[in-house]
Amino acid sequence: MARLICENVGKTYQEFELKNISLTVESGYLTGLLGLNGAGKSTLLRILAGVDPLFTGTVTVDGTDVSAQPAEAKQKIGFVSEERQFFWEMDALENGELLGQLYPDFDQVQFRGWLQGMGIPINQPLYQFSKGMKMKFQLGFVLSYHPQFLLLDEPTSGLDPIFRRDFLKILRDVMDLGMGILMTTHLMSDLDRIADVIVVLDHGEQKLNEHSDVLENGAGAEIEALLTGKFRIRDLLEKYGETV
Ligand SMILES: Nc1ncnc2c1ncn2[C@@H]1O[C@H](COP(=O)(O)OP(=O)(O)OP(=O)(O)O)[C@@H](O)[C@H]1O
Repeated sequence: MARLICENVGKTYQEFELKNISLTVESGYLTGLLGLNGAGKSTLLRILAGVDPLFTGTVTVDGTDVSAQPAEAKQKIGFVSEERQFFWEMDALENGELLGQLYPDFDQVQFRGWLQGMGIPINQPLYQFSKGMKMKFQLGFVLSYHPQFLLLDEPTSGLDPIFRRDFLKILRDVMDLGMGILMTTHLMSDLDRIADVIVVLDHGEQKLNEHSDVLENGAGAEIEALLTGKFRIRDLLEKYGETV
């Protein structure tokens, strides 16, 4: 079984510090990364994806060190984020043809299949896409080079409710194929249905890293030391302000 392992990862900005984050994402499972705005979720994801090389600690993807072998590690990771850059003046297929060359395993036929399956126009410039369309396009792009792990930054934001449901179904299907997923979201209801493990970040600190069934069934004493109050997912929902 492949693992993405993050050990004691830290990073300091002038006004913010990400402190000693340790977590493991296993193939076939989904880890949900939850936290308020500014908690450090995107900062952590960029580090794990190999996009930000300036950090302390270690990140390995199926045994490949992200710092020592960044190019190799990137082949194993599908990073989906609003921050990613594409050729916005070009259409989806042109982007696939150009950027797909960076990934030896990129399959143009599958890419076209994902786009068509998700209802993404293949001949329209990307700058004309809505937020949700851009997210679908990105998901189709990364799935087409068969990464071992998906790192998804707020993937459901901007998606309509029907596609959000379809999107979560796609994630379940790719997990069945053995991909491991780390996903940030503000919508705890997404995690409630699909996450195996929940990690909570608060002001750059890791407050919780637990299997979601433990959260559902009530937490042990060591978790109580981490977060005050109750730990059921519904309670976390309230703590983090989402209306269910
Ligand atoms: N390039 C940067 N330079 C300085 N500070 C930064 C930089 N990028 C992020 N930060 C700061 O790091 C902190 C964490 O930001 P980050 O984007 O990781 O949070 P987040 O949990 O993803 O938030 P959101 O849910 O709003 O996306 C914030 O205080 C932010 O201002």
